[in-house]
Formats: sequence, structure tokens, C-alpha cells
Amino acid sequence: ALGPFVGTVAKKLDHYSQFQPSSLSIQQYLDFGRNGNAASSFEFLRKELLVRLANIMQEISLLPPKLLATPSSKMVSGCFNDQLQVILKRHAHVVETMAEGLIELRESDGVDIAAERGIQYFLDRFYINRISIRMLQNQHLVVFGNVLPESPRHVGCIDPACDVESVVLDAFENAKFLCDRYYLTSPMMKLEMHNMVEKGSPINIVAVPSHLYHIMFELFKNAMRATLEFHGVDDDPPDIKVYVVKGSEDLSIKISDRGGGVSRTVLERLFNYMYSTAPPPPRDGTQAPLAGYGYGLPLSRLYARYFQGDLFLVSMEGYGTDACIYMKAVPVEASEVLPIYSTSSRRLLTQAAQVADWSHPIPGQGQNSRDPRR
Ligand SMILES: O=S(=O)(c1ccc(O)cc1O)N1Cc2ccccc2C1
Repeated sequence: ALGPFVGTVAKKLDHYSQFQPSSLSIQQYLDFGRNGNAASSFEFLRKELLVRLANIMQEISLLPPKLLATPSSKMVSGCFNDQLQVILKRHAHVVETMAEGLIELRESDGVDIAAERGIQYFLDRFYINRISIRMLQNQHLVVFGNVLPESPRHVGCIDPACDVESVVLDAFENAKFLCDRYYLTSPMMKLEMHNMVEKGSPINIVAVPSHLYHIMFELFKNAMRATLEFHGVDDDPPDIKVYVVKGSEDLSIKISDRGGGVSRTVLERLFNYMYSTAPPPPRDGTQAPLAGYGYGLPLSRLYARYFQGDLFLVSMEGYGTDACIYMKAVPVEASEVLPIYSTSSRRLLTQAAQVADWSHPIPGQGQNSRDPRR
């Protein structure tokens, strides 16, 4: 009975994966949210969601067979296959399910370097694709559905005048709450705001506050934990210094801690899904509250990259770490960065282990780096 059904899904997959995803700028989301209508939104969504899903689904089948064989990732691709049109609501736990898949794979028979690079390349694309699909879905539901926006000023989940300082303060206060509860103390924040475009005015940008909050909350948790574990909780811990600068093109935020830092080889692992996938700590309130699946940094970097921003860590082992976030200050330049299924992504995923092109791999550059841009 499933035969013809699976056949039609496979045909749908091939059909929709031939279209390139359409990248929208945050300005376009804003304009459409203000002047668009539900019918045209639905028309766009109905096709675009399928195009974005089909593009990444084609890549799932190219993953190392060992990963596809794990029960968890079969479930992910399984629920993709059976109901393309309605699976979105069921995907709330796909991050955790993929993490379980990686743990099963690592515990089963480990992964060779080529497979690990392929998985890194794929998961960055898989998760940014997921961020983009949930963005489309949320915009439609908040603007045209009955999901309430954060404030009357918001257009969907976008704040046309996002006050960066208030998001930074919110994230700091919430990270401080967790830190105080666990370490009974927390470092202070020294915050400097530099608006180099509208001198002396508050720093506002068109942004998705929940994305910026997610990033800042993660970085503050890391900085607080590093500071207290390096300096101990007895004497006064050094401040965490935060700089927010609005330039003509970039909105930059730097979080500087004196948490002892890490070496370049350790730093590279912080963004690696294979290394950083830790089994979820038992939520019994005993473990450090600042730990999660370990996906905080890779996912935070994807939220920064989603609208053409980025996230870098610069660490000085023995002293501390600077976390730098860049976002587009001009909304028409903040276009979605979307994975495109193509011969090059197919080649990058299925390519065998590369012949060495350096005598010693350079940490952080990734020998024969899968993504030429990184
Ligand atoms: O690697 S880090 O330098 C580090 C990484 C990211 C970041 O945002 C801030 C940081 O400081 N750092 C994280 C961490 C956690 C527990 C104990 C010691 C450390 C050191």
C-alpha cells in the first residue's frame, strides 16, 4: 500500500529539490508583514517550505551510511518522508534526535575524519535550514495567524527597532540568575555602547530579538562559567567586559572574559558537533546549569550567520576569551543564508578522505576545508 505513496513522495522530493530556495532579507520580511496578505503568504509558504525541506532532504540520503543506520536519524528522515506537507509541527525535537544519532554513531564504531567533516558540513546546513523554515512558519502564524506578537511594534518575530542594549541586559541578568544559583556568586558586567552612526543615540537595529537573545545568553553562560572556574568563587571574579558598536555596515558585539581561555585545538572542538555532543545531563538540578547538549556554540553561530552575520571566538590560553558577534546594521543587506542542494554539496558530502595538502593540519581552518568560505 505504501508503494505508490512513497513513490509520489520521492517524485515530490525530486520535483521540489530542483528549485533553489528563495532567500528573503529581513527588510522583505518586514515589508511583507506590513503590507502582505494571508493568501499570498500561504501561496509562497506552500511552495517555499517544500523547496527548503526537499533541498536538505536530498542531502540526508548522502550522509555516511553509518549515521543513517542509527535508529534516531532514521526517525528524522522517516518523519520527513511520510508527510512532507505537515511534518513541521512534529519537528520540535529534531535537534535532540540528531544529537542522539551522533552519540549512537560515536559509541558504535566512531567516525573517520572524512565522515566527521561531512557531518559537520551537513549539520550546519541542516540546522540553518531548520532555523529558516521555523522563521517562515512563525512569521506566517504571528502576522496572519492567531499567535500573538511580543509587542505591538513587532512584525511577526521581527522587531523593527530592536534595542540591542536591552537584549544584552536581559541575557546577562538571566545568565547571572543561573550562575548565582549554582556558584552563589557571579562576575559583574562592564558594558560600553558606541553608536558611531547616530552619535549618542540608543543602538537600534531591525532584528529577531529571540535570535540575538539566544546567542548572548549562551555566550554569557560560557563567560561566567569560565571566569568562576578559573578564578574560584572566593575572591572577587574579574568583570566580563562587553562592547556594542554600531557601524555603518556592521553591528558588532564583543564579550571579553578572563576565564583562562583555551588552546586553538580545544577551541576548534567547541564548534564541532561530533566532539561537543554530550549526553543530556540529568535535569535533577545538581549539574552545572550552564551545560546543555553542548550545541550552544554551533547553533549560536548559525543564528548569527542566518541573516549574514557571524560569530568568532578569539582565545588566549591561560588568560581568557573574546566572543565576537557581527550582525548586519542595514536590513536590506541582512538576507537569509540558505543551503542549496547542488552537485557541489553532493560532491562535498560524498567525497572520500582527502589526500593531505598540509604536513600539519592548521587548527580552525580544517584541512581541505569543506566549505571554501570557512
Ligand atoms: O573556551 S572558553 O575559553 C570560552 C568559550 C566560549 C565563550 O563564549 C567563552 C569562553 O570563555 N572557556 C569555556 C569554559 C567553560 C568552563 C571552564 C572553562 C572555560 C573556558
